[in-house]
Amino acid sequence: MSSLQRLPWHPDLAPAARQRQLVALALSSGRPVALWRLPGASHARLCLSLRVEAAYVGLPPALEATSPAGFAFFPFQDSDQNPPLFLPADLFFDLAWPDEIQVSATAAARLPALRQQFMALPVEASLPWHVSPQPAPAAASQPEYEALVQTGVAAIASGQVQKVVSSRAVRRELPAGFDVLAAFEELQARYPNAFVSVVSAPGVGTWLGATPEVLAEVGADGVFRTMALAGTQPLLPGHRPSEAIWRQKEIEEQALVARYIVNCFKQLRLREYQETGPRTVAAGEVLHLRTDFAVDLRKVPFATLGTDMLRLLHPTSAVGGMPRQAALDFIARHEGYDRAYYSGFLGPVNLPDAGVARLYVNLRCLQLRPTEAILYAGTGLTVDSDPAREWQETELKLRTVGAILK
Ligand SMILES: C=C(O[C@H]1C=CC=C(C(=O)O)[C@@H]1O)C(=O)O
Repeated sequence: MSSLQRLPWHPDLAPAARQRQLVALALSSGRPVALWRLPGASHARLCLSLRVEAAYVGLPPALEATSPAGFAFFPFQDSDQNPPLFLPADLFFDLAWPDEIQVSATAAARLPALRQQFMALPVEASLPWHVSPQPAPAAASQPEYEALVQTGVAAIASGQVQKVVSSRAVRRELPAGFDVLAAFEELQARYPNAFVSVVSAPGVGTWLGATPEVLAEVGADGVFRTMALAGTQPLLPGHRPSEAIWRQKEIEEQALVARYIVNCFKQLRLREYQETGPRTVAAGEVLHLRTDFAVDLRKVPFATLGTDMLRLLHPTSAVGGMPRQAALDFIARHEGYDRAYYSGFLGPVNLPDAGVARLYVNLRCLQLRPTEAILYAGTGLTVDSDPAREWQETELKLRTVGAILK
């Protein structure tokens, strides 16, 4: 439940510096913090948790208006190495309203000490971002990735799976003087329609991304939304997305994701959903096919639809495959690295408004380490996949978040 209390807040700092010092407050005391900018929004928001232990929840979040307010950060596959997180909102700061801060009852009780800690931070305090305790994942070479694609195509041809999404990690050195918050700003400026985020938590590390894919949303209008996003091609200079022509392979790949979502509705015996598309959408310099699904929660007797759908959807066939378990088994056996939080999901729940949840698939993201970034990208395979083309597609997708490493 969003029972946050609004307090006037006028530290002698510019708004961006207030945000920076709140991040410093979290990191210097070993606490988790999340920053995000919603698609189309002009300002970033911040959630800081004082209750570190409470953040390791082990379950997907509940999306009802009465559920706790916070920020979800969920891995591709729940494991001891990659625990699901839900950062309880103890301090909430919105750059659109820099003269106020919202606090939970826990934070309200500790306000004098928090104020003191905040004031004691040096100007431009250093930001000791959390680093994952896991080793850096293996990065596949082009021949290795193409061999993985070939194995995937063979699994599809033999009927083991219908579709599988293979992926890889890439290690890139950080440019000298790399500043995470400046990179966060740059991602916001480059990708106004993406969900842009930085999440940093003990045991999890620091993740930065700009994703185009909604996993599950419950809007202020009382509508549940999700989408089937798949199929990829470059946005060519001088062309509009609506001019894109799609091959049969991409059309089928995306149709499978749409069918997966319809199957989730069917499992809940819900028929009253609206389906729009597919149509072509741009995500930075790439184009995708997208079908939107919407359910008006005020018109159906499904009080927990958001929560139920979230639990059925993740991981969707846009990041796993179909049938789901067979595709996940294929990935675990053949992919050769730990996806960790890549292709998991993230986003605010009841924060700041009760009854509004916005969860996105963690794509076009990177994990930060002290001197390098680990970037991630995947491609949906069908029986017609060409290994060299799939490699090129990962290269294209890597450019989205890779743009901040130049
Ligand atoms: C798995 C990724 O993208 C998914 C979302 C859109 C298009 C996709 C595709 O064309 O393969 C993927 O399913 C990724 O960006 O790493």
